[in-house]
Amino acid sequence: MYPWKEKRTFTTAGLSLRSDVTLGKRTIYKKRKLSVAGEAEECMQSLGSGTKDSTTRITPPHIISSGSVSTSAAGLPLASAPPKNTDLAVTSPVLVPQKECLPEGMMPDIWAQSRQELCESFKWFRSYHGGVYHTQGHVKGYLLGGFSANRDIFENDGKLIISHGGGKAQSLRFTKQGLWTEKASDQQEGDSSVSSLLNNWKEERPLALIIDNNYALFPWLLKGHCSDKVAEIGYAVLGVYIISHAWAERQLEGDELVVRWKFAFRWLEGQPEPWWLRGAPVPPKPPQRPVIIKSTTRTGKIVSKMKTLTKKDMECVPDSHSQWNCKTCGKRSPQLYVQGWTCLQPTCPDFWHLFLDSMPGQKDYDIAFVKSPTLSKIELQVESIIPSPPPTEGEITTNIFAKGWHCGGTDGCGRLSCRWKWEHWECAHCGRVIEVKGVPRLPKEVDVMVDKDYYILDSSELRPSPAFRVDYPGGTSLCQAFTLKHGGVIIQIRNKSFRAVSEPDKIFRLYQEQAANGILPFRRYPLRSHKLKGPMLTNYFSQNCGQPYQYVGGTDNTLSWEQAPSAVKDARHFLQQRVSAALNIASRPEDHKSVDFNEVLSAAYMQEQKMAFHSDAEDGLGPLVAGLSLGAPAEMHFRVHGSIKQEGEGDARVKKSRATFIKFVLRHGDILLMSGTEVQRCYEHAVVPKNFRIAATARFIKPSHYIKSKSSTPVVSLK
Ligand SMILES: O=C(O)CCC(=O)C(=O)O
Repeated sequence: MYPWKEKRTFTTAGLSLRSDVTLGKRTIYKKRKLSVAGEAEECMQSLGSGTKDSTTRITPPHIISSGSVSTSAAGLPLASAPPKNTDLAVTSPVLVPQKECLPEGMMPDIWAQSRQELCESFKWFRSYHGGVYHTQGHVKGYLLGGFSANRDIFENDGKLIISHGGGKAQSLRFTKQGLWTEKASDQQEGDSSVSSLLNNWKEERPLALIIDNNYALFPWLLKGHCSDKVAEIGYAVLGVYIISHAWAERQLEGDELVVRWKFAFRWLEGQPEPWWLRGAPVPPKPPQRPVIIKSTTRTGKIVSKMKTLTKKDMECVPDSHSQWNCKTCGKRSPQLYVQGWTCLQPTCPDFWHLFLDSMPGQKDYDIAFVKSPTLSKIELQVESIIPSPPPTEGEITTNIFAKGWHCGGTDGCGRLSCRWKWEHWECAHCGRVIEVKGVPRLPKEVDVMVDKDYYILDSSELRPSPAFRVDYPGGTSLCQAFTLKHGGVIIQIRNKSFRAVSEPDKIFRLYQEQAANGILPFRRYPLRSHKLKGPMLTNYFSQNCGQPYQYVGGTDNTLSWEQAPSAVKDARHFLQQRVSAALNIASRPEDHKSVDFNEVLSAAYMQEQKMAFHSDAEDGLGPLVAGLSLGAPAEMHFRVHGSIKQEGEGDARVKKSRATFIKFVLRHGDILLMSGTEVQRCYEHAVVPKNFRIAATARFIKPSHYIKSKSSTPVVSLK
């Protein structure tokens, strides 16, 4: 539903990387271009053929149950040499197995396309980078991603999931050279993710499990049909689970053995039936208990090293699955594998000793363990994981209005969407709209005490010129200039209005009214340089008027001056007047053109939103960039641009020299004027408002410079 198109050509979406082979070193693979549009088309076709008759039962074409992860099961070519050791946790990227799209009627209750949608809208998972979301020592959400390790399983129709949790797993790195696999390393019990998972296990705290579209063990492709449209599902919430077992294993990583923690997640009964079983054609087949009493080592040697358990070793625990005490360390471990029992405490000398020569395979889980019932008897207070409806009234600029929402209820499609339009909540899949009602906020309601007008880093040697006063019919400005070391001047024009309702008050109100009724289309546009799955929207709303400006919104979203809302025109007029007076333009006719601003970028920040470091390094940009601040105070940080060589570069001082060297405090009605193209070439600025704020930044851009084909160049980067 987003009107803009993702222009990134390389994404992990649709490329699943599975690991059957370890080469014992970093392995490089070529980048592939993937056509998302092409995939959608494929999905449409297969949905068309597979769902004509809704009574037809479709068998999931590729169910990786109980570890059928061999290459032949996947039916796919490996990208490199065959496995040397079957225990190795995956390093060789292969294309995702040909699974089928979700059958008609099967859709997750909660799903998202992008990582940002998931993290902004689903409070059980707020981790942008890791797979384990934990706060205060407990895990709230766990993401099952593309890398499955050996003995990771999706069993009992997904009601038992075993996964290697807690970071330090094998991972992929995208670099300029291509795709790299990074080796796994030892996980310690004290690692924050592992210890939080262990806390959940010990305290029987439930958590939400989420899969992404690279999770190889899920039987279906995460692509469905909903509201007459193909749903590209990047993430789907499975439901609430509880960790029934946690244990450490040894895993071969190249030539080394590393400790990896495994967690068994069991479905918590009392929830509605899992969405992937509703109307599901044929559930994944349960595994047959393998009859293995001997196994083969890598070198072909037959081993039959089974620990003989005495009655004394054994002790039954109420989870219906047997656990035994280790004679050496005295601690309990369950019997998980048919090969026999081994101590699963990584600090014990007997840890994993039974399996050192012969690792249990994917199918070697003890059937009694796998089939032990889901946890219905444990009484747990589980708050619903279905997000509440979004807020619609009150102080509509607080941070809860700036995040995301769930298109839930009987009319909903289940999608999590960011708040990407100012005027209302809108589902990015089905287009459903939820109105937001509120009255415009007054500047005094969002004001915050700030003690200074600017803060200068002592070492910057920057000294402001003496302040001078400029009078207007409705007030006065106090102006102060700061000459920068690498060129350019910044002038702070502080507003001292004396009217009860000043010009900035009126403009602030008009902006809010026109944004609320959609005349002013404030949007969060997608950044093009980021590493997350799906679009990543800016952390502020913006809209460009006048001359096209190659900012995040791209030039295509610019409104002409004929279409421009009056709030923006008024802001431009105010800026022109005040800047002309501050620069005493009347006495310098040659400078008239620079204050003849022909472009205004308006930005609106809800509570806690901000703009990252960037420069307005636009071709054809005139020497003046003037910004009017409305609403809450903001700090505007300046630092030297990375391309400018600094004294002491190459030593530890470099970091220091890239730090903010001056920070201006911008209050309601203030203007910050950047004069000279060097300010954009040699410096970067960032804005951190203290509360709800609107800014109108005006420039002059040479009309001849605009060439439509250049419209996609981004100038902003995420920090
Ligand atoms: O919010 C502001 O005052 C500054 C906006 C800005 O940095 C820009 O438009 O480049």
